[in-house]
Amino acid sequence: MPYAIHTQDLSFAFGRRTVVSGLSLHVPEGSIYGFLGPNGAGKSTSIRLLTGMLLSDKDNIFIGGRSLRRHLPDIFRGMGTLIESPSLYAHLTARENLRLIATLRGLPAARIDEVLAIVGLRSVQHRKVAHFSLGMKQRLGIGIALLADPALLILDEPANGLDPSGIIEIRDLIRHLHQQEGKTIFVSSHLLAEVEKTCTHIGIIHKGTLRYEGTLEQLQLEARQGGEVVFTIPAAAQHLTAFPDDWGARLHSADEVLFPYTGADRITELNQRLVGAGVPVCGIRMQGGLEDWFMRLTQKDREIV
Ligand SMILES: Nc1ncnc2c1ncn2[C@@H]1O[C@H](COP(=O)(O)OP(=O)(O)OP(=O)(O)O)[C@@H](O)[C@H]1O
Repeated sequence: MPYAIHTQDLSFAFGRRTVVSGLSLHVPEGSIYGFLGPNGAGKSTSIRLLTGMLLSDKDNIFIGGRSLRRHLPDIFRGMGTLIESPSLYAHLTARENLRLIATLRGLPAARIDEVLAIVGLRSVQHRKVAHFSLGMKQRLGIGIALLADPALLILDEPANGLDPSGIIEIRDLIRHLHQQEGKTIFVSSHLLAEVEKTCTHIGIIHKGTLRYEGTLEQLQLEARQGGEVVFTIPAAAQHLTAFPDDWGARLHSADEVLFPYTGADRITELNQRLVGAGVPVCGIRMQGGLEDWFMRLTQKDREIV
């Protein structure tokens, strides 16, 4: 499979302190890859390595199959980045900011209109950036990253500090860039819920090492294992005998029975069996899913330190 980003055993230390260790990322072309980890996990440092702001001393970062080290600075042509807050000229309008960058980089002015439309800033293009909300500034920052029409976008916590509507706008923009503009997007976040809503693939970093990498579907499946299924049944105690003996079912509350999740088929089978036996099942839910799994994963060795 072609990778938009591939790293092999990437490590980085600030002085004696290793903050990224043995990181092997596989970001498929055409994916929205969520790079997830709690604060201080090493996301920004990794992104600074991927974008050449920090230099790895080994030849272990590949962008579109090409070595970053060996193709500097040419390799950045195919990559648009938004690292933390964008550097914008507050006294200029959105359009003027884009025009300035386009001129400096020798990019066609015709692209400015396209970019303004993509990031949804056409109606405010003549407004000074000083009067923009943080969400609008982030969208303009993404617009600047899009000027050269790169195949790959690398966004470092683009929704950080935004209000709920700003977060939704960035989420919608990321989906649009993926679906309509065909971009591969590598986006970091410390919020599982955010990553779950937009990403096709996930890499989880904690304490500088990659703890998980796979598709969102695989992750959800894995997280469900170890979760529990809760059946809501009024006066549940009197129906406990209807559950198979070896399924580990137990009373969770007066009207809830709980048993370990071992697959979706089992839930269907059990539900059919209970309803067939006249048990009044009025709800089925999962307990302990991705959220619990992520908390366990990222808190496990926090206690040791
Ligand atoms: N310039 C630096 N010098 C020394 N240590 C640094 C430097 N930059 C980051 N660190 C340390 O490296 C570790 C990883 O930081 P990094 O910013 O990469 O994490 P992060 O996952 O992006 O977290 P956050 O979301 O809080 O930015 C942290 O412990 C941080 O204190």
